[in-house]
Amino acid sequence: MAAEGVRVEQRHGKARVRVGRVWRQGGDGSHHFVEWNVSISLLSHCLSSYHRDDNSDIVATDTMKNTVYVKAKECGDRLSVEEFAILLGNHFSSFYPQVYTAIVNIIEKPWERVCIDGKPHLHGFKLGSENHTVEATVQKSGALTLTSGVAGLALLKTTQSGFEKFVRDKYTILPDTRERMLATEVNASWRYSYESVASIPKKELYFSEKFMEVKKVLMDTFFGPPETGVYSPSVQRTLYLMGSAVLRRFPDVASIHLKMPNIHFLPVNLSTKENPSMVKFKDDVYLPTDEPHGSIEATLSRITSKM
Ligand SMILES: O=c1[nH]c(=O)c2[nH]c(=O)[nH]c2[nH]1
Repeated sequence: MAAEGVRVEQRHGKARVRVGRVWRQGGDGSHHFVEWNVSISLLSHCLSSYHRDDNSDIVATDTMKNTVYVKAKECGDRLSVEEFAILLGNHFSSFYPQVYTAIVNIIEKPWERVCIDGKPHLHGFKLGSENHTVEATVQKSGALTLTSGVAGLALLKTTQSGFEKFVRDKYTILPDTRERMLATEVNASWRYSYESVASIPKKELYFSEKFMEVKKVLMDTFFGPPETGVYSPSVQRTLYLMGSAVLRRFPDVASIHLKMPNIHFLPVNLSTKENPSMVKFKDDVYLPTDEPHGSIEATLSRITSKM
């Protein structure tokens, strides 16, 4: 809507609402625990709050924050972070007449059950490394887009990687190699093909299981078999193989975005005039770096023939 010649496109929400939830329902006395960081953004008809001093259509962001805790309390059974995001999105877009779209982002911390003396602990957890992310967008109609992801999956292999026959010009120094370290921190997000809240699988913890499986396919493809590995001719090629393996394996994944920085481990060579080979690099001593790093990303989806 335009007033006084000014168009307003707006949204509002609450960011970074932190909640921990324990379920003490295991028959064996085991507890389950999740920690979520929830961000909510609502698209709603509340232009009068921008155009005039009229807040009568605003859903207070404080109320959104409270809702996260109320809904966490109401979830008496364990559920996946995806289900919780959809549940919240569904609530906001259906409960308030003026809200037409709810976008819910959640980051789940990787709390993992510890093993003590080889036995899973009933109520002890330790923090792992990579986060599980989700974005659920729910329309008032029940239309859904659901994207899950893994963030900060740091992977490294000490061999079976090279980079050669690239563009060589007057600014190029990098030599061709078939022997280098390959290190990255994978950020992946994949969109599921479910297009409505009603159509998501009813199976308990379906998306939690998928998350583990997708992560496994990504890692298996990156590393190859344990004894032999698999040769990577470039980050680009490895990224492509990882993404296409996910599309091949999971029919309900419609597309996947992969961001894989090439984190460089530089060969160390040290010399003086007196000692020209103080340290001579033989694929053994490296200088680890954070920056600069190569930045390589791509989105992969299936080509569907239009018949
Ligand atoms: O796998 C790689 N891809 C590149 O695009 C690139 N560029 C570069 O300098 N090293 C590498 N390695």
